[in-house]
Amino acid sequence: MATTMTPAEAPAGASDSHDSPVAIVCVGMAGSGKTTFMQRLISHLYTHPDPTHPSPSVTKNPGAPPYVLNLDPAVHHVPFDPNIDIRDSVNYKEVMKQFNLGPNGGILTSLNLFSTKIDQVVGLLEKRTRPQPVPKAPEQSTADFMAGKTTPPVPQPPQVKHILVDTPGQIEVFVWSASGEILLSSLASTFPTVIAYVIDTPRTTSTSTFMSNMLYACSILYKTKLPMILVFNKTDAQDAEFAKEWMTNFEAFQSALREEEEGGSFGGEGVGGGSGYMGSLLNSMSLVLDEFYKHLSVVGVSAMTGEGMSDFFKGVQEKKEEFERDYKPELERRKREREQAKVASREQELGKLMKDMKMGGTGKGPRKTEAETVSDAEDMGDDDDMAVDNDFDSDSDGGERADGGLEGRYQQALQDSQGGPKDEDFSFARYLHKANIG
Ligand SMILES: Nc1nc2c(ncn2[C@@H]2O[C@H](COP(=O)(O)OP(=O)(O)OP(=O)(O)O)[C@@H](O)[C@H]2O)c(=O)[nH]1
Repeated sequence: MATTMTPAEAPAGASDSHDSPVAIVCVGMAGSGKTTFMQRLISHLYTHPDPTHPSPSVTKNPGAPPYVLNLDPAVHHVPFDPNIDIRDSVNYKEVMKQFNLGPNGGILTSLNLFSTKIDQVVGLLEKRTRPQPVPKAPEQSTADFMAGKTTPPVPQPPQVKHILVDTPGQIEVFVWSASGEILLSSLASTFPTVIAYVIDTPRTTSTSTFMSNMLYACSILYKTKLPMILVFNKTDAQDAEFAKEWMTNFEAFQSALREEEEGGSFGGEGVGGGSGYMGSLLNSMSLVLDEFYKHLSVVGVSAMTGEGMSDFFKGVQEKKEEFERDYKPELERRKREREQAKVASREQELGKLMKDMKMGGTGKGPRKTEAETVSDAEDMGDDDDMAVDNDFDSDSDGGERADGGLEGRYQQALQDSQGGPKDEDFSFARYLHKANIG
């Protein structure tokens, strides 16, 4: 039976977070069953008004439909109807052709292009996750009123409680790319966000594949810094109890390791194939990962049969509360730090720019008024052309300088400080323009 490992500790004030929306990002190796799992999540949410409850709705009251995003640009067919599909904005095959890229480069560039639209995506999500206004009955005609007819209110789309995100099977392309980080951090700065790491259980029964999967999950947890649920999928084909036991009972893992060693699973004697080396590495790894296991919820599901889905949503609820309690303050602290660093670097750049501009002039005559920022200088230009000419131009007649005057020098200084546009920027901009996505 599927159970979550982390005990549900309901923190103070958690009750009001019960109804707020949560984003679930499905990550997993190719073929682990992410897309099938997504399809199962959607159907579970449609039929279960309380998704943490195993029995579906017995009344006519339907569940709240989720908002679904597909971020896999290379997928041929998705068995559900996503609200936002990366394939509608970016043509993956065209990207590969235009930039002369292979499949992984194509996925990465498509994600980069899509991430330029993240503000619009988050805007849409915010709109749909807000409590919907109570529908107003439309104006009634006098004839209807006299006849005693009532006009039914126009139905509103229900408030979205779950945002589901499907990602490419090439995990590293999503998790380790700048665009993946932009997409995840934009989501996480707006909604509690949980990573569902989907694992192919039948292919994880040996200690070495299990450990490889755990190390991968560990790297994703530390890279994304978001709460994670380990979803052992395909439990109809292989029960996930062994994995839960290995994660909670170190001795059980060791005894499985010994059995495999004795069965010669790690190859023969000699360099690289020595069972001693593999066995002791796996042993040490399981000790190291002990701390990591404590931060996870573990659930066994079958995306095929629907088994374990209510346990998964219990795990989501726990992780959502953990996000609010532990991750959100940390995210906000990092955001503040980034903003402070950005302001500091902008001020430094502006200081440099102003210095360059002052040095670029002839320095003839005293300044009439001191411009402290570029916008000050431009404002002064708007109000009093002569003042600007006197300040920055050598021409006392106020005419245009050969190098384009203040604006020309400002552009030049900006280009110098940023290294100027590169050829790739132009081709990228051309592509955006051509593909109508810029
Ligand atoms: N027995 C069983 N098979 C499953 C289950 N979930 C998925 N599968 C099968 O696993 C295969 C891969 O499933 P997908 O959902 O396409 O996997 P994916 O992770 O989205 O694959 P990529 O798109 O390549 O990343 C398919 O043949 C599914 O039918 C399950 O719960 N049980």
